[in-house]
Amino acid sequence: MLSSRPFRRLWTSLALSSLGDWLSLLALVSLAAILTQDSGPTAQYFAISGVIALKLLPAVLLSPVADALTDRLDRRLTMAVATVVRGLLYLSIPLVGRLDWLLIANFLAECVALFWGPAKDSAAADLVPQDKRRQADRAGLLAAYGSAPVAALLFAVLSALSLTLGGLLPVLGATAADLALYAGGVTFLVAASVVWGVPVPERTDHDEEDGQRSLPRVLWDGVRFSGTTPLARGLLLGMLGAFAAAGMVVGVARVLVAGLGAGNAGFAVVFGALFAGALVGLATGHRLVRRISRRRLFGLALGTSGIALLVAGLVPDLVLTAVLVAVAGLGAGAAWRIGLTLLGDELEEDIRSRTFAFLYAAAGVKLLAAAVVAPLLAALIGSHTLAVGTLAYDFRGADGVLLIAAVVLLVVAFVAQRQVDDERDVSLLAEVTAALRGAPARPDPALTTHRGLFLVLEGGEGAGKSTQTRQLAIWLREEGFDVLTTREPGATKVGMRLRALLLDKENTGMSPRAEALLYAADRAEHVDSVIRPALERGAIVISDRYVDSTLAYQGAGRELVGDEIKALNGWATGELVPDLTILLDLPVGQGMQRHGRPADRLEAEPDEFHERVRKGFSALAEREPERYLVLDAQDAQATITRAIRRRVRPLLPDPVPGDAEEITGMIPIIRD
Ligand SMILES: Nc1ncnc2c1ncn2[C@@H]1O[C@H](COP(=O)(O)OP(=O)(O)OP(=O)(O)O)[C@@H](O)[C@H]1O
Ligand SMILES: Cc1cn([C@H]2C[C@H](O)[C@@H](COP(=O)(O)O)O2)c(=O)[nH]c1=O
Repeated sequence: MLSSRPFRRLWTSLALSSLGDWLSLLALVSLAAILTQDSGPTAQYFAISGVIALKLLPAVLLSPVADALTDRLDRRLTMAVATVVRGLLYLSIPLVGRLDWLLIANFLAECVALFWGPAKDSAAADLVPQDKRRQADRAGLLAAYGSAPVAALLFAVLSALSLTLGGLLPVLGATAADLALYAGGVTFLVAASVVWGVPVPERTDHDEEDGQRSLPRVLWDGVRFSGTTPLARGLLLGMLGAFAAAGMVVGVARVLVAGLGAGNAGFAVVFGALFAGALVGLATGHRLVRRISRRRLFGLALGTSGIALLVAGLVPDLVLTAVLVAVAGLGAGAAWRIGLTLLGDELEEDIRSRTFAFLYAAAGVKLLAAAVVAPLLAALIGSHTLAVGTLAYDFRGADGVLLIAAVVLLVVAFVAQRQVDDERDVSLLAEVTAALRGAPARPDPALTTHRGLFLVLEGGEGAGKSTQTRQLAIWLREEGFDVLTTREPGATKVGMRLRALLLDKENTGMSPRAEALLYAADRAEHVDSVIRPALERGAIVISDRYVDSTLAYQGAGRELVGDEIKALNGWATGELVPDLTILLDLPVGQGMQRHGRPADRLEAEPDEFHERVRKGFSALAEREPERYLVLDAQDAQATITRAIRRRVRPLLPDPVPGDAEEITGMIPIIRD
């Protein structure tokens, strides 16, 4: 995505604005705590809750109005002006140095941000082609949340510097948060200058699916449309529960570290540990423990986060707290990664984009809402000293909130796990124990024949087999599998010669039996030298055509006896049958139109021949429905891709075999 210069500029500006945003959030929370420190922890909790509430309020109350207004404004100007105004507001806070102005300026900055958001989304939609929108969204999320640990590090350094510089130049450091606020303000000004250089094209009308809907509408749609299956419900519950727990940690972290004798640097460490852990979890989550199925890993990751927070709430030590919070972040990030993957495969096309929009919007709202409630809860719990013999244990409100966040996570993990888990044949404990011992939890049925998975795409001319083979292979490789794509005829050296012979229009008058034998000869070589070795090493083999093509073309098309063709091919392949055959069904004629190239010997056959072939394929699928997936090849490519993924997903080894990624998936098809 970043190789496109306009998008890179927009993304850079987004990353800088997000950095400024996180930096100012940290600085404002810290400043609110500093300005109220003489009034005790309850006042501090209320001030922090107020800061975060005022960050959230404009989006909830005013986003429909702002969205409607932004539609009429120049997007580049709106983004630049909104960013400059936010920068100036943050710069003004340390200069004024009062809590009331801090709250007002913070509120105004969030109101202005409401104009920036839709202008940025709409500009991105016009800068990025439709098929790249998902990557663009991911790049946006990386900028928005990846900047959090960077901001934490910067905040720690600036807080320390603020104290030193404050002595030399009082305006820079009346409090330990001042320099961070100045830096946040300047970051926004730099972001504004970057966004000013984005060549935003003319506005085009996007439909609502493009993400141009207001926050309340996105949330309402999500409540109506998502959670339609137990899996989706469980995943959404778990993922949003993780964000709520993260919000609670953010909400009390400043006062929590103060109770452990630390200041801004300690706050930054805990905050940074949470987000850094979450980012590592997001990047690696689905591969963390290879021997446990992903559905189970989802609940386990959330449960691990809960336990880490539980211990963090009980241990009065800054370093341990930071480590435990990082573990909690790691678990939450891993659960998100697994959840996003499973949701993407589970949901139907029409509700997928709405559900993702809901998830991203609801996550942000939950984070902030939990961060608003958490300090109030901490104030309610108050501080207590528990005497055990001669020992005294100080239990503060912030500790109590960590314990509540832990309980929330553990309950959510339990409920989500029950919704998501489909492997009741092996208990969770048995699977975890087996994983710890490094053994598989259940016998691998494929070991009796071969270890791999054999998938075949079939259909008439131009039905989209090569296109879908490519898409399926890309997805499976991304998931970490060893994948081999191949085709018939012509995947071996011998096969290439046979293909030339079979498809050459000059070869007129070839007898149907000779044709069937040549296809079977190509297949025998193909299975022996390409398919079987790959399956035996555990690869997923995707073949564009196989035995069914001979049954349809030479059997139904050339009117040879089906049982004889079956017997011939059974002998040629050593009875190797695909695990799944995906049949792409397309009306005769449409496929040839799609190609737009001269027809070969088979393609040049009359329509009646191809009609028989089409019926032949359908009859095969009807006879063994459990081994076929029949799809309408007139549907959009992406719809077909998704339907294939949904059908293939349950057949995949879960977890991914340990050695899969070490083996290259790009095995050459033609061998000596
Ligand atoms: N669902 C679809 N809708 C419209 N066009 C498609 C679709 N799927 C593929 N195409 C286009 O149709 C053409 C043929 O696709 P492809 O080569 O994947 O078909 P095929 O089944 O492998 O063909 P053949 O077996 O004849 O080689 C390509 O230009 C491809 O972009
Ligand atoms: C495997 C197989 C193929 N055919 C026909 C079907 C096609 O017309 C060509 C293969 O070309 P393409 O690249 O897939 O378009 O061969 C057949 O008649 N019998 C078979 O067994």
